[in-house]
Order: sequence, then C-alpha cells, then structure tokens
Amino acid sequence: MSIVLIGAPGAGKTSVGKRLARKLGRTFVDVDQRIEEVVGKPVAEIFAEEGEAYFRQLEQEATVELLETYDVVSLGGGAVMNPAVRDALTGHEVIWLKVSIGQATRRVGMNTVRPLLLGNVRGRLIELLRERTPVYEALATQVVDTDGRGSSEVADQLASERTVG
Ligand SMILES: Nc1ncnc2c1ncn2[C@@H]1O[C@H](COP(=O)(O)OP(=O)(O)OP(=O)(O)O)[C@@H](O)[C@H]1O
Ligand SMILES: O=C(O)C1=C[C@@H](O)[C@@H](O)[C@H](O)C1
Ligand SMILES: [Mg+2]
Repeated sequence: MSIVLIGAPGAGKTSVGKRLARKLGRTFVDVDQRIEEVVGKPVAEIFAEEGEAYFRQLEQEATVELLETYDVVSLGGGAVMNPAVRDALTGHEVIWLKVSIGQATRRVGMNTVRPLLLGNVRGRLIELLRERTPVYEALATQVVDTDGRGSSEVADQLASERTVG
C-alpha cells in the first residue's frame, strides 16, 4: 500500500511528499517529475506541443505503474479526474493536501509554469477547485489543511502519525 498525495496546484504535493518519504525512510516519486524525465521536457512543453489529451494518457500510464512500485507517490493535480486513476487508488492511503485559493495562488506564483493556470492564475484555480474539490474529498482517506503551515511542518505531522513510539 502506498501513501498518495493529492490536491490542487500549489497544495504542496511535491514538496511535502519528498520530505515525508525522507522522514519515513521510504521511496518517493512525483508523477509529473517522472513524466518530465521520461519524455525529456517540462510538462508545460508537453501540453503546448503534444496537447493535454496526450499528457493525460501518459499521466494515466505512469500513475498506475508508479502506484505499484513506490511507497510515497505525489500525483499530478488533475490526475484524479481520470476514472482509471481513481480506480488505481483503491486500497492505497490517499492524503488530500487542502489549500485555499489565496494560498495556492501565492504559492504557484513562486514556482514553475503550470500550463492550466496560464493567464489568470486565481481565476483558473477557482474553476479547477470547483470541479475537483468534491473528487478530492471523495477519494481522501485523510485530509490535511496546509494553509499557514510550511511544507516541513505538514510533512512532520504526517510522518509522526505514521511512526511508532
Ligand atoms: N505548506 C506550504 N507552505 C508554504 N509554501 C508551500 C507549502 N507547500 C508548498 N509550498 C511551496 O509552494 C510551491 C508549490 O508547492 P509544490 O510544488 O509542492 O505544489 P504541488 O502541489 O506539487 O503543485 P503542482 O500540482 O503544480 O505540482 C513551492 O514553491 C513550495 O515550496
Ligand atoms: O492541475 C492540473 O491539471 C495539472 C497539475 C500539474 O501537477 C501537472 O500534472 C499539469 O500541469 C496539470
Ligand atoms: Mg508538484
């Protein structure tokens, strides 16, 4: 059984997942990063050159495989909208990193390009979260509010809950 991190862009899936795995001494993979390594270009370029449908197919295949092979898996923000990915999450521990629109907007502003947020970051996040929040909620076996908390603090909490003694 893997520990799987889900949530909106800027929720902290990549940064919390990496820290959590390190603290637990377990293997870690970030699905977006793995796709970028395999394809040899950033997700934003795959979207621009091959299109979103192509990316979603790669994402589905990578996610299903990596869930079977890694202990801690950070999903892409939109992966849970794919029914095949949702099926593959059955039996895993699914942690929803919850973030407000305000915090997510600030965090993604500091980070790499997100193709689905181009233009009006805040407006796009509002739309994405309206559509995705019920899905994150339905899949989560644990919900962690990350607003006002650093990714180390969130990872510390999750690690301590999973460490005996
Ligand atoms: N709890 C937090 N508090 C403050 N900043 C954070 C927190 N979690 C992550 N960050 C910062 O916000 C930015 C986005 O975080 P991260 O890349 O981990 O999000 P993500 O959920 O993986 O997003 P995406 O879906 O786009 O991959 C990074 O610069 C990260 O350092
Ligand atoms: O929210 C989304 O749909 C996405 C989030 C990122 O993790 C990437 O998987 C990609 O930019 C799409
Ligand atoms: Mg990420």
